[in-house]
Amino acid sequence: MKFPGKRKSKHYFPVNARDPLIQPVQPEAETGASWVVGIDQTLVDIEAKVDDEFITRYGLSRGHSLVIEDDVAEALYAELMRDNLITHQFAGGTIGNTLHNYSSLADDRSVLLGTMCNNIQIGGYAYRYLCNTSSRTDLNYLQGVDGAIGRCFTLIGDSGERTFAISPGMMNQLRPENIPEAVIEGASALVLTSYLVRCKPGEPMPAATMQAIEYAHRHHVPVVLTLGTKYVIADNPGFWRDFLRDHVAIVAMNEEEAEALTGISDPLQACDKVLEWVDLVLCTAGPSGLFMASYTEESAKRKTNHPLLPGVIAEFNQYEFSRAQRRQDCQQPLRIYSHIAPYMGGPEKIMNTNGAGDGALAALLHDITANDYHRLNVPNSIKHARRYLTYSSLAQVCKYANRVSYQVLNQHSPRLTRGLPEREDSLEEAYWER
Ligand SMILES: Nc1ncnc2c1ncn2[C@@H]1O[C@H](COP(=O)(O)OP(=O)(O)O)[C@@H](O)[C@H]1O
Ligand SMILES: Nc1nc2c(ncn2[C@@H]2O[C@H](COP(=O)(O)O)[C@@H](O)[C@H]2O)c(=O)[nH]1
Repeated sequence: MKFPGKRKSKHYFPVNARDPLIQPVQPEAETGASWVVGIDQTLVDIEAKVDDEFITRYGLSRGHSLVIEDDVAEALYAELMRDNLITHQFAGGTIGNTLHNYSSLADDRSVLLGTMCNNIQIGGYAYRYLCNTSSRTDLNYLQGVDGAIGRCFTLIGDSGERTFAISPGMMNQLRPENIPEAVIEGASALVLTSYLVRCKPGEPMPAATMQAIEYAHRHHVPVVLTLGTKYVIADNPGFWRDFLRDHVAIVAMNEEEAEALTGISDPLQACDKVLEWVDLVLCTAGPSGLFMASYTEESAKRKTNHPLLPGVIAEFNQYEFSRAQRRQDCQQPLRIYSHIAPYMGGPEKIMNTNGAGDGALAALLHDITANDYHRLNVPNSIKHARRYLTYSSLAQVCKYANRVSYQVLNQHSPRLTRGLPEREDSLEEAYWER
């Protein structure tokens, strides 16, 4: 486990002296001590530049992620090939991206559950998917299928907006009996997307997802849900509010999804609303940066030394130096909030915002897993006197998540090609100290 931020040398295992509180460090087992597990629809992103007429002609809706029938997919693909419109092909899927990015950042294990072709052809989509997934992402629990994985046509329109057309192949064929309870039991988090319930009647993916949630609840593993797109939420906001209340501890969304869920356009106010149902909220807001909200024990709250920020909740970031806790773990829960503007104001030129939000979530997952890893190795540490969800304060997680989003925006693929540069491990150099 590579530690997030500067803690690697500052608070973590001392560099010069052995700390008597530390349990003797055991050689790392093959499978590692801490991991995250997620379910996804295995998808390859096929990116192409098209005009708005193309989007309308194929019955798609701008900015939306829609599932298309096989005959439409074949015609669409043939036209992209004929006119030489395909610019990039990447391994995709919102959770696949998140787990890959988590493994790149933490240099540690994540486990992906989903489907994979039994017969893999060199150069084919499944092959590309596997080749472009971190070697730290454990793919041993994928369920084999006799057919193709999914394709996500990522169509970039005249205005730069992305429209997704999903050709599902056999991506929704994951069955409940292929959800390994032991993998969920030992995980720091179970990561899901709202896309998993968007299936044809009879497809087993929603039942597999519910099975995983049942195991997570049985073993007190926090369930993390990322909201996908505003359209999936807007189809039935009431369903999603109940889903969050009943099953989810942590939600990741952008400001549009937040509005579809709550009816509130102000991201801070929407985060506050969502805290009625979950314990921790990450809300990215494009050029406005990102917000986080959670709970902490009243007596353990820590005051920020950053300037206090105005908003619908006055001086809302007052206790952003506190660490996040699940509401159920607090005797006197206090709501805490934080905000950060885009790192360096954002890259000079953004080619593609694909995966920027998934990147932020990967950073949050890294911080959560680092907390479990530290608790396992230094159980007597003062850091674990209470049950916390994150290793770092809300403010520090914001910095880290924001930095990772910047890295994703600065490249073309939604998947990090490497972890953050070592030199910046402190996240305080350059920009932060200015
Ligand atoms: N136009 C932009 N300028 C600067 N930063 C941006 C811009 N768009 C996104 N970001 C950064 O990327 C993060 C995630 O972006 P966002 O577009 O909200 O995610 P999503 O991909 O989930 O919609 C933001 O919190 C911000 O830090
Ligand atoms: N599992 C699914 N992933 C999907 C679907 N539609 C799109 N996507 C993936 O999202 C990312 C981009 O994420 P974003 O946060 O920037 O919007 C991209 O790589 C797609 O593969 C879907 O239906 N299911």
